[in-house]
Amino acid sequence: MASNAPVTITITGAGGQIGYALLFRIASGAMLGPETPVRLNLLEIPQGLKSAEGAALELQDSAFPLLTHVEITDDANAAFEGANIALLVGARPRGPGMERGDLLAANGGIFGPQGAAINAAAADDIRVAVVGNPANTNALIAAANAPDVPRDRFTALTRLDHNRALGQLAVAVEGSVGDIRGLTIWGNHSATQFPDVEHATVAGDSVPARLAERFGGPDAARRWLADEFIPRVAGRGAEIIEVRGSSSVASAASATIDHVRDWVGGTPDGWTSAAIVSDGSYGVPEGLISSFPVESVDGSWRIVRDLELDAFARGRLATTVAELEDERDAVRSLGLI
Ligand SMILES: NC(=O)c1ccc[n+]([C@@H]2O[C@H](COP(=O)([O-])OP(=O)(O)OC[C@H]3O[C@@H](n4cnc5c(N)ncnc54)[C@H](O)[C@@H]3O)[C@@H](O)[C@H]2O)c1
Ligand SMILES: O=C(O)C[C@H](O)C(=O)O
Repeated sequence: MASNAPVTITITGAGGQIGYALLFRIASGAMLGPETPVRLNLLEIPQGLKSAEGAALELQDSAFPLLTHVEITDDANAAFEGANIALLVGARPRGPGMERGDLLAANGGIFGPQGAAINAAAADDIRVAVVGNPANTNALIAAANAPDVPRDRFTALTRLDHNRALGQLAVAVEGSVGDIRGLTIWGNHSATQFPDVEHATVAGDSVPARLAERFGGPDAARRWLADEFIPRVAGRGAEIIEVRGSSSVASAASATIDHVRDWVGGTPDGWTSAAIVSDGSYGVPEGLISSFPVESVDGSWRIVRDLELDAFARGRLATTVAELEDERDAVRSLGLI
């Protein structure tokens, strides 16, 4: 029987697809462990409230011993009241004829007020994970609107990309995902992201060496990485949409659980990937929310330092960072940050 105080978790877009996949895993203890009771605050827009209410009925019917309370609201201040963890999932999808600037502006109208509500109402230890796209820049907008919350509490999800890369790599090296260490997703959660295996190992063996063996030499391995692995991982979201007919849901929810679980509980098995505020490491401009190799130490993400990046890696990183800078400049010119 859990005896700790409940942790309050706010989920925006809780009536949507990812929300539906997230709620039951959180309530089961998959995110914060079997000793931690949870309170769930579900934030929706008025037209999404019924769906969130339906999910809440099913949560009740699941009789999760760790679930102490469920609140459903369309009022952001009420939803973030006392929140220890905020999962910002609800976002404005790109509609027909919508330009990127329109999408950023529409999301500014969501993530700005939500950042302000977090600033006003959340608990002092609030941790925020943004899932709704464009996730990195939405996190930047939310953080800019929460001046009293330390910037490092705002993160965006690239764990799904990390997990996708693990899955692809495990097949290529005929290993197990659980034996792979030292993989990194750099930059934006978008097609420009850079999945980097240069420092990766599988069961202690160098991944680049294993790939060279498999593909017949280091040059062939590098070609496979550039022409197949990187585009497959970076384009996996689009591949899922094409095959499934709708965007990733269960894997996105699972990655969100992984991200928060590791942030709170630590990364004993080595580094993972998360989009966090840059301190200027690896030449990524300070303040951008970019994916890095990260470890969680005492409940905070720390960038893994001093990895060597070759010319190929530096070029890829520069491309994805340039996209993040463009997005930042666009939301700045719209007055959103
Ligand atoms: N970062 C990632 O790895 C990743 C992966 C997959 C999907 N996504 C993104 O996650 C988001 C959600 O995906 P989904 O499949 O659950 O979409 P969905 O359309 O099924 O659900 C979104 C929900 O958000 C709600 N919503 C919209 N505006 C809101 C607001 N201002 N406040 C509260 N709720 C609001 C909607 O009513 C809807 O119920 C999308 O932006 C998608 O692109 C991100
Ligand atoms: O919703 C999308 O556009 C794709 C999503 O971000 C994903 O990576 O699956």
